[in-house]
Amino acid sequence: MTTQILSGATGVLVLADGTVLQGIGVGAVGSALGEVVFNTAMTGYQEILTDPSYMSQILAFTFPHVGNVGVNVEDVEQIGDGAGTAAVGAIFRDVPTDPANWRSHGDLDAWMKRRGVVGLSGVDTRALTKIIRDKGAPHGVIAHDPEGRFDIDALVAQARAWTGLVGLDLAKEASTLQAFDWDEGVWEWPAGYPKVDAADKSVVVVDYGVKRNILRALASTGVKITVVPATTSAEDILARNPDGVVLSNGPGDPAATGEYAVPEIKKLVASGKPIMGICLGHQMLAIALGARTVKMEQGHHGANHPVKDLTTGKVEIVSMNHGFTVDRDSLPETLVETHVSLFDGTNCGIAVKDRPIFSVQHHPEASPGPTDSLYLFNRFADSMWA
Ligand SMILES: NC(=O)CC[C@H](N)C(=O)O
Repeated sequence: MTTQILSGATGVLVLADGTVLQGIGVGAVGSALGEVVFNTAMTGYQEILTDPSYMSQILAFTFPHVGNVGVNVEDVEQIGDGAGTAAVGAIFRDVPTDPANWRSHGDLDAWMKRRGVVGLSGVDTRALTKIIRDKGAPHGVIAHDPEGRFDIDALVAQARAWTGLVGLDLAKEASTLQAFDWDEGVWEWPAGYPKVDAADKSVVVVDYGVKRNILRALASTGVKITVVPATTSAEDILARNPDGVVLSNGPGDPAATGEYAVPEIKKLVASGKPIMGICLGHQMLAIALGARTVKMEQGHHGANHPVKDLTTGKVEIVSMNHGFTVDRDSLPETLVETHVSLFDGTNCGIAVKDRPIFSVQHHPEASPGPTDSLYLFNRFADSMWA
């Protein structure tokens, strides 16, 4: 042990290359290991921190003021509880101040403590973003100790020893263990989340770490929703006789979900049912249809990404959160590319030719972010009535 007392610092971020950023600890006391990514959204920190797709990741917010609208019980995206199945750490430019907002039920610091999310504030997040931009998303450990005692060498060794997200299957850990029904629609002024009366079409959502707003956006199209665990077989899904199937977002490497996801998705494709995939669901559907996924250097994490719908020529501003991408060059003849990122040209959507099966890399449910892509839920719902 070579514990060091850092003068004035109660929090650190230590990267695998030995870089140490010092600041003020926030939230849970302790340490957390993960891939360090930056998110460029200017609003929605609570939704971002509770997105299950951020499991095993430490989030650096490029927007400096985080925490000033507090936290509430509604803006939670994960179905389960706690940081175990969402972002494990958070980094802020400014120390969070007292919240002021009519929806606030408490402050970010105490909420992060309760959830077990380790935070670091008062660091130069621009400098960190430049490191990530130039060298790719590093492995790191975030640590918070009110006494400022840190064993930096041990933290560096821990970050170096981690094998990272490539090859890591996290979707079944983020998933619900039991099937459940869902009938809550998207938030409406002033009543909040409405109960939705479902029409006679039903959808099974396979939960690989689903965000609540995907379920809400889907419910608002008027369909009846049942959510099932990630490990549910295609036979069990089809036995529910759904009119369509949604493959959700989720954490980890899409190529590592092995036996329980991709082979079952192949059977769902063969069933002829309409299918919509979102983010991890998009990537796994692409693999099931014969394409390949690759790890990105920095990934896309934000609420301001331009994406072009190649089927209509329209550009939409979207919410993004992914570190893997479908390799366009691997798309088989049976697929068409439907969406593309205008930031770096990476694939953002596919459809099976002449079949009601499509998927997108971005997050049409927003939460946080613009709602330009909500039309995709209607595109899916319409395919069930066709
Ligand atoms: N939001 C998601 O579903 C993320 C998918 C996958 N885990 C990735 O990082 O690319």
